[in-house]
Amino acid sequence: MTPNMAEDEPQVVHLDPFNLPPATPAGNVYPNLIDSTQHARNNFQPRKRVWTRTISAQENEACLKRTLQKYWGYDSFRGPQLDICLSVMAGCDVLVVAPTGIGKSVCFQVPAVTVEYGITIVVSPLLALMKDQVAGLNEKGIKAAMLYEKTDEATKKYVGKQLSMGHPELRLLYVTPETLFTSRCGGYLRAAYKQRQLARLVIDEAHVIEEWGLTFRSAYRDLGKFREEFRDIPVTAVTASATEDVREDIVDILKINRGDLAQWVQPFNRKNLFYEVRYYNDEQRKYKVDNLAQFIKTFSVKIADRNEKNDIDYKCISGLVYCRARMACQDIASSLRDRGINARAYHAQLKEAERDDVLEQWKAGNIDCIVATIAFGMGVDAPHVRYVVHYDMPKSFEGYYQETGRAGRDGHVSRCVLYYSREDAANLRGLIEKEAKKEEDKRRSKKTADAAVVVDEAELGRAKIRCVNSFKLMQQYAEAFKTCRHVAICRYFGEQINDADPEVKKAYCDKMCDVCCKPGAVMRRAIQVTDDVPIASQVVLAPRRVISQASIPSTNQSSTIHKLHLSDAPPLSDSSRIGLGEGPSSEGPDFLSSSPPSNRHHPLRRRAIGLAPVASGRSVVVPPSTSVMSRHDSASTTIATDFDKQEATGPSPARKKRRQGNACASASEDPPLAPIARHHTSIFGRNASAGPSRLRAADEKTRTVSAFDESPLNAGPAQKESITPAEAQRKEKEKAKFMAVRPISPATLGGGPFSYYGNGRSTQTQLRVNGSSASGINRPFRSPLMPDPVPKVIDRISDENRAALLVDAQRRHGLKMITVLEKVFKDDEIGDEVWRCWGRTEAGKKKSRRIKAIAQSLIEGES
Ligand SMILES: Nc1ncnc2c1ncn2[C@@H]1O[C@H](COP(=O)(O)OP(=O)(O)OP(=O)(O)O)[C@@H](O)[C@H]1O
Repeated sequence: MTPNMAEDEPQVVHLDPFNLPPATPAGNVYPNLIDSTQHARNNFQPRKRVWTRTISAQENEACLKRTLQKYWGYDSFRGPQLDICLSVMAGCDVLVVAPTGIGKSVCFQVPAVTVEYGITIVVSPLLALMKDQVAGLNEKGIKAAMLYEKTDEATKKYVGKQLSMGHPELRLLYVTPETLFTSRCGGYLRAAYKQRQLARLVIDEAHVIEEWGLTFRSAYRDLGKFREEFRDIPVTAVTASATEDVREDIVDILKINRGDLAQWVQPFNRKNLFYEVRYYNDEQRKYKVDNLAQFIKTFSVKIADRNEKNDIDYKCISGLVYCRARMACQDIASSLRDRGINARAYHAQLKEAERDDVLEQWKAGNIDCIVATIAFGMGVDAPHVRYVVHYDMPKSFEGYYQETGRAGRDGHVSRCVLYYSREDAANLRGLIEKEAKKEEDKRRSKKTADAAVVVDEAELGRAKIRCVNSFKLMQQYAEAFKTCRHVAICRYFGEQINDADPEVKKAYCDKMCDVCCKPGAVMRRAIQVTDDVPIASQVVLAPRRVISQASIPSTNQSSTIHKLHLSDAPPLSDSSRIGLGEGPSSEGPDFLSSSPPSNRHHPLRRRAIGLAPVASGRSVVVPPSTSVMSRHDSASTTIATDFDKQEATGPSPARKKRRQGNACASASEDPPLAPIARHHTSIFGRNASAGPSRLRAADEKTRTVSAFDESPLNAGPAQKESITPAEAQRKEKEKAKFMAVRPISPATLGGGPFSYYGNGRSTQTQLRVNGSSASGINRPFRSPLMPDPVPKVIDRISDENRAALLVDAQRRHGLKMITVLEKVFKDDEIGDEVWRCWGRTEAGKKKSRRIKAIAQSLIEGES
């Protein structure tokens, strides 16, 4: 039986009750619908005693648009949302990878409301996110509920009743993966499935399947079981941060047939975010809170000013500060409160009521700043977050991208600051290794205790390598002071970018990161990191997953699709593009790729090959992308760093041996949590206060930016062979044209989403610190951590104390301010420390002159 026959000439076919297609496209035959309810029967028309699902009049494009307008209040879909919704309505399995804040939720919520039957189950990783979305839907008048470990009995009963009533009024049910596999929830789902009232399974933030599934959320790895039991229920996976490898894993773990998969991958760039790294060393750690408070205060003033000029009316300038530890959240929130910033902590150990209160207050604009762990992150959608600060280094690149993605969701310029020190990175690395080891031991002991538990060693190894790699690349991102931050982020996720071409570069970053804005200053600050703490070693590539026959559901149809996949389905990599698309929507960046299902019997594919109208006119904008970590064939490749390139010209025998040792880490071996390579210490030598010649030397040698392949096209060997540089450059230009920042016209100043501030000046000019380039004694003093030469910044002693000290000293001793300062800096131990932390090296007369300059600027600042 082929879907062709079913559509053209319906016949009675006897199928095994479970031998259903993996989706529920119209035209397919559903022999067991005889048991279904009246509602479902209405929706499935009998043809010669076989039930065939027909797309009802309520399930078309116009209807999707009407739903969007009625419940969401938006006039049109953004970017490819409509195409995705259509794939969903057609019953495809769908994978959407699109940047933070673009509107991925609409891609599964609108079809869930529009489709005439059944309930959509949404698996979501975070409580805050679930509550946020359910509340948002209920506010719109859409019936949605959530089930998690602590759901009260009444709600559980209500959900149970809904799922077994035959025609649930609930349109969406949010569950945690752990709850999904409880026997109670399983019972509900089975009841709904029997009546054909399970419309779809959605995995929100699907990248955590890979990231958390192997550590503390093992339920994520079991999601494939859902597919095994409810075989014909289509699946949607959405995420903002998945490299090509992770996408492959998502598809495998969810047991999605590649032949039925409609995949959408969008460029990762968030042009309205200004990325910045602030470097510090162990000695400067104690000034971090002051620095953070200072940043929040000065930045808030700037933003308030900007809001006023652009008629933006938000109650407060809100932001997020991310810390790793719960205690740190409490401490920093209270330190910020001491410094006059209305901050509250948010982490998993708070009582639920307290967390809800914090979230509510923050959304209402009564709290300026939330200091949170990653318990508050993914998916949280507040339009007016103006800054996101990573007080501690994030564990993974994905985490960094997700968390910074909370900023600027209304499209206005926002700032993302990462505090980075090598000490912190080394600690974190130790932590990651320890966690991985603990998890491994746990799994192994479970295996010994229960012989039935199958531990997939290769999978475990792959995930561990990827986890460590993600951290290493995060560190290299922070250390790289020559690569544009936007470019580096997009490269991590697999985009190929020729940043040597100014047009391409501008399309990604129009002076919207510290490297592009102030390369010199970034380099000067970067050298303050502690030299003798080694940085992460090379990235060891994780071996690719072997797609096993066993991982595919064993129905006849599935195996056909599997074969199709092996022979002619496009791989998940972006290497099979279909030609240039029609162009971006006015609201957001365009899709990197969209691939309709390769199964030629699939409705979308059928449309694509001319059997029916083509579902998606949009497609490729850029040349094939290759993930940094996926650009490999063999299991044991390592990415050559610049350091390696340097070595390749003549490495010492010892180095050669070491490199061979590294390169030999293979798939079958225990994944190497490689010891930190000593030979990768900073090239800046031991003395952090380098002179100009050393800076030049540093520049020439290029410090460890290397893991991001800095070759012109960032292309792997395969691409380099198949694409000529000229062709690649042309494609890059085309992409740049697509992604180009539109010129700011007075009419759009401060306008809606994804527009930029203007006021006749470039964004860069607006963000530029009001510094002076005057030299000599009047040159404003620059603290090493703070770019702003604001008089207040130069003093680590709090404002009140400083004022009190000066007034007191002047009154009691009749001293001038300069004398007081000299006293503080000369005699006082703290003064010496402050002097050093400011990065000052002057002594003697020079120091006196500098102190005079500071005093002068203080007096001017106060007057
Ligand atoms: N078609 C549209 N027109 C205007 N605004 C939209 C549209 N679709 C979605 N939005 C808005 O965009 C914002 C972000 O949406 P959403 O939370 O779904 O983003 P997301 O892509 O899931 O982000 P994340 O990956 O960070 O969770 C929401 O406030 C949403 O209402």
